[in-house]
Amino acid sequence: MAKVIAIMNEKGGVGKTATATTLAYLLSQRGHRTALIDFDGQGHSSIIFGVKNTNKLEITINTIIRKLIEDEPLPDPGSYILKTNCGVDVIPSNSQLFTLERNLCNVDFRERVLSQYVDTIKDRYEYIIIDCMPQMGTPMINVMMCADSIIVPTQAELLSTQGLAELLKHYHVISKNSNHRLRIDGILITMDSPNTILSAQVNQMIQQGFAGKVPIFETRIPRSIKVAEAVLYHQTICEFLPENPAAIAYSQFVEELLSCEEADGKELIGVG
Ligand SMILES: Nc1ncnc2c1ncn2[C@@H]1O[C@H](COP(=O)(O)OP(=O)(O)OP(=O)(O)O)[C@@H](O)[C@H]1O
Repeated sequence: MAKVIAIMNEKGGVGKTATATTLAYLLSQRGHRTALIDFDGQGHSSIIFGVKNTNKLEITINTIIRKLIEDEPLPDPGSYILKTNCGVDVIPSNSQLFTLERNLCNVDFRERVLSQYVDTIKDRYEYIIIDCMPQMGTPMINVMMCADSIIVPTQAELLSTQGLAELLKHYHVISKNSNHRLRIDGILITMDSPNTILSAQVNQMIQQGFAGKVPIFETRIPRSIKVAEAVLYHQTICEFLPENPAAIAYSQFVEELLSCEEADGKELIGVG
């Protein structure tokens, strides 16, 4: 059964897609069966994994959710899951997903539609990564209902930290009342410019505001123009330039994530 990890922050442009795609890539490179659900109408994850024009896609995550809402049979996964060269399976998205909030508004159990879908593919994978859209609302509640954990990329700038409190509020309500498995793996600081006053101040603010309440990854992803350049080649930074400091940091971040998972697993065995 897959672990479902949502990459979430309601603030836009904080590195959600860069983190989701690179994490999926690195997990796959380590031999884990990994899928990525592009849950953002911008379709940027789909593009990074090779889709040239997302609006030409016949079946996307939006099609699947509409079929679930209308109680129609789901298409065969082979007809829409994109098999990439790097080993990640991608459930793509396009701008039709922008209608999702509206499409869900009169649906019974509307917070559980994505869970219904994820349950149908969960036993095929070890990890399912969800690249989320940059706003809270019913689609994001759907993600929190089906995820096992959340990673919160946060750009090392003041405004990027302001959505965190809102996200945490939703997290507390959902993890307490509905999805007891849900946890926060950690806040990941992205686009960091080490040795700047801004970076030090934002770090201090995050430590003061969240340390002890939410884990904060020790690894920080430095800013590098090469991360954006890699997108032009439909690649993650780790495939495009593995020696780039941002690529090295992403690899360290995955090590950190997996070692926390291992420690948690041991703790649970200890408790049992
Ligand atoms: N470490 C980095 N260094 C420099 N640029 C980066 C880095 N990470 C991401 N970027 C660039 O910053 C921009 C925003 O990143 P990204 O798309 O990953 O953020 P996002 O949170 O998914 O955005 P949105 O909310 O719009 O979906 C992109 O152009 C991306 O290539």
